[in-house]
Formats: sequence, structure tokens, C-alpha cells
Amino acid sequence: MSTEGTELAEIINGKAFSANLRAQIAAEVAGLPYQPGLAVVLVGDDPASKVYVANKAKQTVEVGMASFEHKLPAETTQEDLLALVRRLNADPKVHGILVQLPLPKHLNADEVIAAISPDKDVDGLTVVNAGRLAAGLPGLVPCTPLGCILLLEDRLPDMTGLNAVVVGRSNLVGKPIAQLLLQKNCTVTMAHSRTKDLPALCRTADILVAAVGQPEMVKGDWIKPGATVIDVGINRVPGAVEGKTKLVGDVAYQEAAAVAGLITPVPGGVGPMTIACLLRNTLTAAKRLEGR
Ligand SMILES: Nc1nc(=O)c2c([nH]1)NC[C@@H]1CN(c3ccc(C(=O)N[C@@H](CCC(=O)O)C(=O)O)cc3)C=[N+]21
Repeated sequence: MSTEGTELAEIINGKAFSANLRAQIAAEVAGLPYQPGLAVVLVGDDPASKVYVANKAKQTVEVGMASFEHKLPAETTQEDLLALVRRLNADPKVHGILVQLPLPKHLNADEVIAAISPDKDVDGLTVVNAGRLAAGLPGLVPCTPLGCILLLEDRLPDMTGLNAVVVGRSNLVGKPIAQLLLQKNCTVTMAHSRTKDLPALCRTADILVAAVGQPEMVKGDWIKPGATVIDVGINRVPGAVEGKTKLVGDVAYQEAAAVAGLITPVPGGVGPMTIACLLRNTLTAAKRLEGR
């Protein structure tokens, strides 16, 4: 069967959805008697990370929040980084703290994350927030999973009984997405690098979430006709033009779009939702910390 190029799936436009979400956040921020503040910590000078941090800062200011950027040299010590996190924990102008990952190899990311106050942990990465999510208690949910679930809720208002397969088991994406899908009454299966016959398992999915970080790994014939495909991957690969790069997801988009019912593109799908949800989490954290 040749499916190449015959796009049947409806595209889930994360760029438009996130713009809408940011407009709602801006409207709510405008009515607050205080200004929510987000601190972003970047260690070292990974060029890709720099771009994300710049985008985050720009969008933070656009919704009326204060942006505090802390760019530290690559050789920053663990002690200095921990001291900064503790200062941010104590700073009343800062409601959200994000430490950009990955950190340089000589730093212990687990220890840095553990130092972030759970009430300011807008990435939802602390053990406290992971535990709250697993227990179904209110907390701060990691931004990318939150973005995925908002897109899904919009298109599939009732997910009860649907088979959801999550490919990837990271603490940042795979595990929290599985928790959120479970809360939506999906039957959730977590797949990973050791899963047997991954293509066959994926074909059982009404909702397929790809969060593995492998460019175009999920093929068209892994997808159940009409399924909803959420592509979390953001992989920079060599482009058609020599020396240029392009972004691709974890899903072979053209093949997948010929089979799926709904699909998120890369770019313009989950990526923009991640930043919008970071701002949403900052607003959530600020309201809880300020008591309104
Ligand atoms: N503590 C921590 N939390 C993070 O959430 C985190 C992180 N560290 N480290 C780096 C990754 C990466 N990340 C992205 C967010 C948005 C886009 C995004 O908006 N992408 C656009 C395209 C951007 C482009 O064209 O380069 C899109 O998919 O349409 C991409 C990547 C958050 N991360």
C-alpha cells in the first residue's frame, strides 16, 4: 500500500492553540494585584538551549510576567548553582524556577532539581510534584505533558476507555503523560526501548504518544487508521540544503498523516504548547504562593 503524500489526518495546530492560551494567560495576569515572575537558569552555552531561553523570556514578558534570566558559565560549580536556586526560592518576586536541562556533565542535575522549592517548580520535576501527580493531588505538572493533554482534551473531550500507548518512559515526558492519560480514563500502556514488537503494540493505540527522541522512528504502518498521534519529538537533522538543518519529530509525519485521524506536526505542534504551559504553571504557582 502506498500512502505517501495522501494526507488524511486533521492537523492539530499547537501554534494557534498556544497563542490562544497565552492570550488567556495575559488577560488573567493583567487583572492580578502582583506581577508573576519566572526565573530561568541556563548553565553553559549550548546554542539550542540559548534559543529556547530567549523564546521563553520573550513570551514571558509578552504575557505581562517578569522574566529573570540567569546565564551562568559552563564551569559553574554545583555549590554556586545550588546557592542560586536557594536565593530564587527565597525571592518573593520569583514564583517559578526553571533550570534548563541538560546541565553540563560535572553537575548533579538530580540534586539541583531537589533544591527547587516544589511550590516554584514550574517544570514539575521535583519528587514532590511527581508524587502529587501520581497520587492525583493538585501540584505542578510538567509543561510538555500538560501541553499534550490540553491538545487532546480539545479534540477528544471524552477519552474514556481509549487505548493510549506512550512510547518513551522519561521522568520529564513519558511517565507524566501516562499519569495524565490515566486520569482521563484511558487504558494506558507504556512502551520503551525493551518493548517487544513495538509496531504491533502501537497499532493497538487510539492515542499514540511518541516521546523517544529518535527522528522519525514511528512509521506509518505502526498507526491504527483514524488514531490520534501526538509527536513530542523535536530532533534537529540535516536538511535538504547542504549545511542547513530542519526539525523533525519522532514520527515519520507524511506516512503517519496518511493513516492517522488527528496528528500534531513538528514544528508547530507540541513545542509551542510547552512554553505556553510553562507560563500557565508560573501563573498557577503565583496564585498559590500569593493566595489569590
Ligand atoms: N528544564 C527544562 N524544561 C524544558 O521544558 C526544556 C528543557 N529543560 N530543556 C530543553 C527542552 C526543549 N524545550 C523546547 C520547548 C519548546 C520548543 C518549541 O517551541 N519548538 C518549536 C520550534 C522551535 C524552532 O523552530 O527551533 C516547535 O516545535 O514548533 C522546543 C523545545 C523545552 N525543554
